[in-house]
Amino acid sequence: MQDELLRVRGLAKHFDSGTELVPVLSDIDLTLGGGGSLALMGRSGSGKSTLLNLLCGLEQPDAGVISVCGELFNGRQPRNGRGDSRRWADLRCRHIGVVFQEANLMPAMSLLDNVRLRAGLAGQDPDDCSAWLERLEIGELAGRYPDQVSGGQRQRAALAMVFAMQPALVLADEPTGSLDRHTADDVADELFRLQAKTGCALILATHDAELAARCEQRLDLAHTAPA
Ligand SMILES: Nc1ncnc2c1ncn2[C@@H]1O[C@H](COP(=O)(O)OP(=O)(O)OP(=O)(O)O)[C@@H](O)[C@H]1O
Repeated sequence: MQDELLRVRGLAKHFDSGTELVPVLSDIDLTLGGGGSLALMGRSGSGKSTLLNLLCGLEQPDAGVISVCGELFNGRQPRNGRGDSRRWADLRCRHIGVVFQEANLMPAMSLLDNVRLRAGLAGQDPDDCSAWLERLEIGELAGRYPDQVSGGQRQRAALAMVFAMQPALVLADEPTGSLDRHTADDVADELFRLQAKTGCALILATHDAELAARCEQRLDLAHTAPA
C-alpha cells in the first residue's frame, strides 16, 4: 500500500425523520492508502451508502474531517462557502470515481460518448476512451445507447467510464447488486483487475461476503436501523 490517500476521523451523520433526529453514522475513522481496498459491510440501513455519499461530497457530515489526496475538508459546508464546495467538486471530478448498483449512464449518449464525457471532465484525453471499452470487452458496442445493451454490458460501460478518468479513489456501491450471479462475478473480476492494474484505491459497499473477502480491509457498520 502506498502513501495515505484517504483519511477520515470522527465522521458523524444523522438524518431528520421529520419527528426526530436519527443517528446513522458516528465516530467513523478510516485510513486507506493508494492501491488499498476496503469492504463496507452492514445490514440494510446501516449507513453504507450514506458513508460513500459523505466521501464523495454528495452529503455533508455533522462532525468529523475527511482528507483525500492530501486535501483536507472540514466536513461542514459553510452556508456561503462556495470555496469549499467548489474544491470538493473539483477534487471529486478529478480523483473520485463512483460506481452505483445501476449504471448511471446518460441515456441519450452512446456508450463511447458517455466514457468520453466523463474522461474529459476529469481532464483525461477523450481519444483514449475506445481502448477502455475494448479492455472491458465491449468495444464493439461503443456506438450503442445504454438501452440497447444488457445490464451487465451497461455495468462494464460504467466501469470503463470510471477508470477512463484515472481516479485515485473508486467508490463502488453494490456495483454487482443488480446482476445475475455469473454476470456479477465477471463484473467483479473486471473491477478488481482494473483496480490492481491502475493502482487506485477502492471502497466497496456490499452485502456479498465473498466479494468483501477480496478487499484488504473490512469495516462493519454497527448501526441498527430504526424500526
Ligand atoms: N436523505 C435521507 N433522509 C432521511 N433518512 C435517510 C436519508 N438517507 C438515508 N436515510 C436513512 O439512513 C439510514 C442509512 O441509509 P443507507 O442508505 O446509508 O443504508 P445502507 O446501509 O446503504 O442500506 P442498503 O444496504 O439497504 O442499501 C437508513 O435508515 C435510511 O432510511
